[in-house]
Amino acid sequence: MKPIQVGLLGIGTVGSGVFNVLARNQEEIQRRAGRGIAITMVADLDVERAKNAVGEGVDVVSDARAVIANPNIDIVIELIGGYGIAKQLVMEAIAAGKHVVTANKALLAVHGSEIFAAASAKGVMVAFEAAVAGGIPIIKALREGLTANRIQWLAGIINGTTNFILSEMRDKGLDFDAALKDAQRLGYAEADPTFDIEGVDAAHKVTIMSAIAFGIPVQFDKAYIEGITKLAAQDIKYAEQLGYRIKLLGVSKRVDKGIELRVHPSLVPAKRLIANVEGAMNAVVVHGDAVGTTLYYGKGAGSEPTASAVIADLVDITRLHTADPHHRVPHLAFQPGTLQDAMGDLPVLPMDEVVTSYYLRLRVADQAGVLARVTGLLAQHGISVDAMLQREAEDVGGEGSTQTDLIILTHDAREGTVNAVLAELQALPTVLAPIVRIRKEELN
Ligand SMILES: NC(=O)C1=CN([C@@H]2O[C@H](COP(=O)(O)OP(=O)(O)OC[C@H]3O[C@@H](n4cnc5c(N)ncnc54)[C@H](O)[C@@H]3O)[C@@H](O)[C@H]2O)C=CC1
Ligand SMILES: N[C@@H](CC=O)C(=O)O
Ligand code: NA
Repeated sequence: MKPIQVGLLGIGTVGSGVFNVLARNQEEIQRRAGRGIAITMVADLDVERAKNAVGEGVDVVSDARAVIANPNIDIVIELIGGYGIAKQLVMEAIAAGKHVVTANKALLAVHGSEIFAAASAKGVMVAFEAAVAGGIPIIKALREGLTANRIQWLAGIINGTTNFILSEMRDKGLDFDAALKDAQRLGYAEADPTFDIEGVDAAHKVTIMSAIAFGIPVQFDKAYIEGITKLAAQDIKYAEQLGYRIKLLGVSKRVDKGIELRVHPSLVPAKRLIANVEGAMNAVVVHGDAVGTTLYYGKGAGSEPTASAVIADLVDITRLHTADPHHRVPHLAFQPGTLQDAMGDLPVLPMDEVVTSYYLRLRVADQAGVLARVTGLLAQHGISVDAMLQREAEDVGGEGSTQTDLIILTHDAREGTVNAVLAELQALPTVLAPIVRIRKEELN
């Protein structure tokens, strides 16, 4: 049988990895897929670089639409990125009856509903394993391996760039900007790295996982997002003294009233495996009612790890493209007509409704009665204290200073209630600087 023909749109970090791995492991991949898989056409704005990357025998063009228009191409891989031209090309490829493979989480988190609906109507597949946690087969695990479960929660380190930055800052004492530059040089960061450091990329990924885990539409606009740019080295140090590591987590939980969907720095107990995930590595913890807690770990960014996921999708499509579309695995794991209405049973909850525990740091005047006032206000709002540290304020004189840091770990509380008490605490004349609040996840 002739190889299935693939057109590649964008041959940058991930695209070149796909081309190289497919060439290197061609024979084994063919034995698995039952048929050869050949990239016969590549489009990239930088035609010269693309030609150098693929060598002879592949048609290289600058116009991506020429790939879509080629009737011999069965599968289009979109590796350009972003919501702009990439969206147009994916929609045009679907309309032309091509299957699509993409690593573009931004596109799917924002426009996934429209894209999956168009693909289902046309009877083609849109595969996106590379879009979440790079090379880790988390989409496959959530969509197929855990299909027996009522999934209760998932949480993950799903942005390699920020985990790399936090590790470099902690282990090598690098400053934030130097660590970010290294992440960019290593090909981990997004074209616009603010997507990484402000938590947007992680929010794209947790939005996609949440849809698959709970059978809800992709709703990026409802995600709560906070990145790592405001994290202070001091809090990383205090968290360690309390037995925690700080990680940027994407969290989604099923609770009585709906679904929590959030990205923010989180304290995680240092003894958890996920607390020890370092550098650009990713890890996702998924808790299902039958299976219990499961952990998926691996490289979440970089050329060949991400290519590994793209090629797995190519193999799936090669095996399944002649099957009756109704017999394929649904894009979001649940049959399209059975997704929970976003306004109905399983709404994504506003952040005020989220219940979790907290790390609070208050810079206060070192005077009698201040601690009692702070804990008294917390108690009035029904927030109970789990642990507390008091430390000299090193940056304003250390020992003998008239200021001190109070570090408080709370038990579970409603975010809205915590906001109210923080506003009251902040207004006290003895609270001398903006209060730091970091959420805490036990993940057990
Ligand atoms: N780099 C990584 O580790 C990972 C990236 N991703 C996603 O994979 C996608 C690609 O990322 P990278 O390879 O890192 O990006 P990249 O910037 O290295 O590559 C993009 C390529 O697309 C080309 N391009 C741009 N506009 C084009 C157009 N209109 N027509 C044809 N070619 C065009 C560029 O010249 C470039 O070669 C993005 O959606 C990204 O979010 C997903 C997982 C990991
Ligand atoms: N910029 C992303 C790349 C993979 O999705 C990251 O750092 O994880
Ligand atoms: Na993946």
